[in-house]
Amino acid sequence: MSIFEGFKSGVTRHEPQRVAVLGASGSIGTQTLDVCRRHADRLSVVAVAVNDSVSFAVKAAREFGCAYVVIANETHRDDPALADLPASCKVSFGQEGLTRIASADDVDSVVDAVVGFAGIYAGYAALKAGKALMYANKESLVVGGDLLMPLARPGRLIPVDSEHSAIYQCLVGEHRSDVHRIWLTCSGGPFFGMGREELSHVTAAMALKHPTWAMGAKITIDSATLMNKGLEVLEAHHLFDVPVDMVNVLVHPQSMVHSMVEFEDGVVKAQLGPSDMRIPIQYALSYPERWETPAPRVDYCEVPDFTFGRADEDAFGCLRLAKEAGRDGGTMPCAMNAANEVANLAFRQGRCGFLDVEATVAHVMGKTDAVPVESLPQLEEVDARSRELAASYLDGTCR
Ligand SMILES: NC(=O)C1=CN([C@@H]2O[C@H](COP(=O)(O)OP(=O)(O)OC[C@H]3O[C@@H](n4cnc5c(N)ncnc54)[C@H](OP(=O)(O)O)[C@@H]3O)[C@@H](O)[C@H]2O)C=CC1
Ligand SMILES: CC(=O)[C@@H](O)[C@H](O)COP(=O)(O)O
Ligand SMILES: [Mn+2]
Repeated sequence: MSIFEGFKSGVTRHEPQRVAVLGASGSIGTQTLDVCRRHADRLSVVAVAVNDSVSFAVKAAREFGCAYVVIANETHRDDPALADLPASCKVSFGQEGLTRIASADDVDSVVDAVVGFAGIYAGYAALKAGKALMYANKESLVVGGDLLMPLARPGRLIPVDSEHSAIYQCLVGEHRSDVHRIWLTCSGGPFFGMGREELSHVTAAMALKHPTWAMGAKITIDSATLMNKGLEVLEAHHLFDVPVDMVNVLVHPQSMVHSMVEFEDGVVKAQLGPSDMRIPIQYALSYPERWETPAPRVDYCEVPDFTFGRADEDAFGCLRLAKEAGRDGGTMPCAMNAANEVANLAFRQGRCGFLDVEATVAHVMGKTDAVPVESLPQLEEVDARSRELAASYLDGTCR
């Protein structure tokens, strides 16, 4: 299904929408809960899922009166905090639990804000069940876009990632055949302008200081390596049915122009706003309506100059590698993503250097023969094998 078909058909929503928030304890998850609090008349949180943050899930379930809680990490089955859940709230565990709430009859909308490959279970289940899916988990689209997009129904898959929300909004009412190219904006991250020598000395503490966005640790490191932008190029490729090379990365350090679409007639539409993820989260939940903003309004007379520039793919090779993986297609983006997840964590834990992230991704891609994506179990296998390759590469190089 092309996302463009959704614009024609419109959507009807159950009122209040019964929302499942997966990854509820994270950066996107907590901001989603904030949006739900502000619009309690329209949004009812019926389920929350976390990995390890059991106490958080229990507190949220009590606050919102949830019918379901999922703890993805099964080692928490006997956690005493679960005893504080009301008897009416059902608890389940693991991937099975995620899949179950993403497809439950009494859930209308699923916010997939799980980080990493693990987000694919809920995304896949929600699409198969025909739920409205507010998709933050970019990794699963990168890895499994070939599997997921054919399951998406008109107007039922709304991106949450700020750039993709912007592109989506620019495309409402337009036709795929009129799109000339997409300008995907990129802050440049904390190391914008640095060369390889300087990059070889940067630390995780430095990388975790994003200049414009407050986000979870994994995506913040991805922003520093520009892997985030690489993942986003592939995310746009799948969501908007455009070739990888129609997505142009545009460095814009102010992060106020969230992305732009250029049409065949030379017209460019852009979406602007403050760097506050509650805006795209709320748009995904309110679409096709618009509700009162959750963020302070901007006085554009006071905004300093906007600047635009080109990304340096020689210094920040993760962007180049991700695009290569996207051009290769098939299972290559899955291998690339798995290697990045392993190396990103190793860098955060001080087990490797900044440039080793790129080297690990290159190594794993070099050892991968891409084949067409066929199934979730196949992707799980490629993911597991690539993680092993990445871990042993890091063991051998970063002692
Ligand atoms: N943060 C942002 O501003 C943006 C994020 N995104 C994307 O949204 C997704 C979430 O990012 P972000 O909120 O920053 O991440 P966080 O690390 O802040 O939160 C991740 C959430 O996922 C849960 N989680 C972790 N592992 C698993 C698992 N195996 N199964 C189920 N749940 C799990 C965590 O639970 P626990 O607390 O228990 O570990 C937590 O609730 C990512 O894909 C990211 O790329 C996209 C655009 C912007
Ligand atoms: C908020 C959001 O959507 C992030 O993906 C953001 O884009 C990260 O900033 P970078 O542009 O630095 O990757
Ligand atoms: Mn983004």
